[in-house]
Amino acid sequence: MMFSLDEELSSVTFIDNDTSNEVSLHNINSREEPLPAFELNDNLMTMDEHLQTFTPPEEKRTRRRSSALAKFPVLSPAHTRRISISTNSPNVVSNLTSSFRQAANEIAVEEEGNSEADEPTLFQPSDTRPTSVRTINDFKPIRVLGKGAYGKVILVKDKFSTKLYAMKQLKKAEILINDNDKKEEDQAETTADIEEIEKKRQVDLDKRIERTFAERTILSQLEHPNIVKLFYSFHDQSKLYLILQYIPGGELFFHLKEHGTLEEDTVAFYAAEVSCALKFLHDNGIVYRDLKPENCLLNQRGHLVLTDFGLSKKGATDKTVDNSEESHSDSDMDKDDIYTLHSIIGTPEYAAPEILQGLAYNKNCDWYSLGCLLYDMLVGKPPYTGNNHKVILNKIQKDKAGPRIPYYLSEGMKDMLNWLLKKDKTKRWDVDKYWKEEPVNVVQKGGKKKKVGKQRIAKFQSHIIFRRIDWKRMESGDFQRTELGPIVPIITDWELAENFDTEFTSMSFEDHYMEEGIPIKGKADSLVTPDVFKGFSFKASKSYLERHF
Ligand SMILES: Nc1ncnc2c1ncn2[C@@H]1O[C@H](COP(=O)(O)OP(=O)(O)OP(=O)(O)O)[C@@H](O)[C@H]1O
Repeated sequence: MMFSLDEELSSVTFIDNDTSNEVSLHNINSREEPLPAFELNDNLMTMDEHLQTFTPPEEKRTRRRSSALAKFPVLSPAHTRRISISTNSPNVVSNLTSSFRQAANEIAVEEEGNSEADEPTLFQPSDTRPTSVRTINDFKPIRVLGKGAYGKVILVKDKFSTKLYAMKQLKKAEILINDNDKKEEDQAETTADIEEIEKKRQVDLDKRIERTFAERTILSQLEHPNIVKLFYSFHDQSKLYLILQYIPGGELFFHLKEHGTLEEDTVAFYAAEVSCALKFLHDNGIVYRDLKPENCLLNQRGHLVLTDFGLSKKGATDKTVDNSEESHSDSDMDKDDIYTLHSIIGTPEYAAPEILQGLAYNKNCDWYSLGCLLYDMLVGKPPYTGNNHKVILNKIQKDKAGPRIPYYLSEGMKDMLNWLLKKDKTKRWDVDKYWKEEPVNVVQKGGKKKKVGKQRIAKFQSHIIFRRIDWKRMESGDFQRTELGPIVPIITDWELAENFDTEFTSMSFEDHYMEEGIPIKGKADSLVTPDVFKGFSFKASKSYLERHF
């Protein structure tokens, strides 16, 4: 079946299956040969299927949160290597791009020194702005904004400046103790089993601590209009705290619940903003790994801001990564690949198939997740749903032709989804490579076109769905500063957090907010060496703080 031409398709390119060459629709009218078959024909949804598969609008309003509970452990493949984030690296951001290079260099990171107060300091008089490491006593809690795997996110007011922040709390005990440890221990039969479990437990623990530092380290060294800002971090006896920029428009998830699905132009707008953030992260050697509507917040102007960097990872290609623990050098592996190690990675509905399979993956996995996010915004749920990663993986593997794409989407949108949602990462659109550069050399000597396989080589930014996006202004941050997004959140009072779920805003925080004096008891206590969270505290430079308030 051929697709019908419409005016929106005037500049879309598709792969010609016979020659594997790109066919531009600019020229399609003048072609004498038949039009190339559109790859999505096999997986287009019929009206009947659509009615059977999709829930009526009123049901769409109750979306299931793909929460931390849905995160999953993935067993390591036999040959794994471990790439750790060097938290002591003097300059983790070594390779910043475009206009944000300068800005990021200006974010002075103040690592805690010997002066760090491990014990909470006493409340200070309100006319003196603290210059040393902040403590929980500096902030007045207002209401709960959200809840994650290791603790709550609370809207707080700085008692010195009256500024509002989002305080992300992570319970040290939750990081240090894994509930599965006990179960595994009970099942152990021999001493060898116990030793093996002990070894694995130590590796898992290192991993969880490493992730905690990753979020603080990555956020403290990045500055991008579509990425949440970190102003301070500190810890006390029971918790770690990240003091983040408060993003008052709430989760995209919240707005999706209100709207059910979004208009294509709105979806394209968010796709462009997320892509800018992802490209920026990738250029800095960071894989985000947890793209989902809950982690996309809207600011007061309606621009999308990525939050939750707890699963982000510095990649192998970055020079500042400490690769000393690598034990294998499989030459046939893509050098961009990162190898998993008993990782809890992403949320299964949005995770790339290679991650679900526990295989090597690279930054390309984020573009698959972008495909899932777009699908979710357009359809009302991600392409594959299920209670655990095995169910989802089975569905992906069974679907030879790829996910079912609803017939009512524009051809351009179908094309975008098709290329991002390719289960084979080598066939998926390599958006980082084809961001805005000219296509790679497709003309060989003698004028013959070179076969480029089934890879998409058109420029991402030139795709038809982005025809209304001013990439230059968006990439410079000027657009986010001066223009409004398609959904401008209603905010009558920033302290009311009206755009957050009442499930959270009605939660009590009083019992837990100030429990810093309670030391970690029992098992976790024995795991805390004096150094385990040392180096966590941070304060952004004065100029950075001033720039963002
Ligand atoms: N800077 C912020 N401003 C406003 N709300 C925020 C901010 N950061 C997080 N939140 C809210 O808190 C929720 C949980 O935050 P976050 O995802 O960072 O926690 P988490 O523990 O990593 O969660 P998960 O375990 O689900 O990944 C978010 O979904 C969002 O609703």
